Amino acid sequence: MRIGLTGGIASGKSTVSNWLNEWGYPIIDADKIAREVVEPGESAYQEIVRHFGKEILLEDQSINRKKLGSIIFNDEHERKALNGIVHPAVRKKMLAQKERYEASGHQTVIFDIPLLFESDLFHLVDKVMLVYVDEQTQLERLINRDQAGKEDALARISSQFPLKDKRERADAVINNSGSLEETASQVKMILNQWKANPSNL
Ligand SMILES: CC(C)(COP(=O)(O)OP(=O)(O)OC[C@H]1O[C@@H](n2cnc3c(N)ncnc32)[C@H](O)[C@@H]1O)[C@@H](O)C(=O)NCCC(=O)NCCS
Ligand SMILES: Nc1ncnc2c1ncn2[C@@H]1O[C@H](COP(=O)(O)OP(=O)(O)OP(=O)(O)O)[C@@H](O)[C@H]1O
Repeated sequence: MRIGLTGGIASGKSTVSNWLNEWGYPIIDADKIAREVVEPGESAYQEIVRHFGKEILLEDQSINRKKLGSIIFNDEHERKALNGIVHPAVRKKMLAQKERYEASGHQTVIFDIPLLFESDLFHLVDKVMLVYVDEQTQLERLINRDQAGKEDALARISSQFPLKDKRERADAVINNSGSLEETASQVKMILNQWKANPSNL
């Protein structure tokens, strides 16, 4: 079974994904892959420098993610340009990882993809698990985690589909507005319901 794990920025996807990893599920992590494909030497890196200019590089020639973020989270046109460069490379790597996991006999594979709906990637998975928080909690956790200003945090949140719209489209909604223990037990319950086994026997 292929499970899509999604949510909004700072809704708690990585928190859930870390548990799933501890419980033995193989994880395909779109954010991690998106970092790999923009390392110097990769073709997406070259395209980004061509489009955004050398101003978005750090001294060691790697991408200044803070600077690139401040551009793309405040400008839809530039965001689409970056997505157009990075997403095809991410999709390719995700599919290659999926092939490897399934070939080695894993019964369940988790696709941890923040933009599962925005990027029309839900057809890759059989079930969608959404990590949900209310808007106020999302904003507070984002500001606390990233030491971000309120304006900045709101710009990031509004660059994604609203979480309450994603709720309508998910097969299971995990409410992560409460304690971590409550969240973990909801996740376990859903995995049981779906008979999603981590083993690769
Ligand atoms: C803009 C970048 C450089 C900012 O890097 P930074 O280290 O600050 O953030 P990080 O990559 O850890 O992303 C944090 C969260 O931001 C959100 N986010 C990232 N990119 C986007 C995007 N293009 N649109 C909407 N939300 C996004 C996601 O919820 C993600 O989990 C980086 O996010 C990026 O390269 N984004 C484009 C690739 C992408 O879409 N990645 C998301 C999944 S494929
Ligand atoms: N139930 C909870 N109670 C308190 N804090 C939480 C809870 N769940 C997550 N957090 C905290 O909220 C922040 C956001 O969580 P996390 O990083 O898992 O979100 P995410 O959805 O992976 O974010 P991103 O899309 O930016 O990668 C983190 O600082 C995390 O420690």
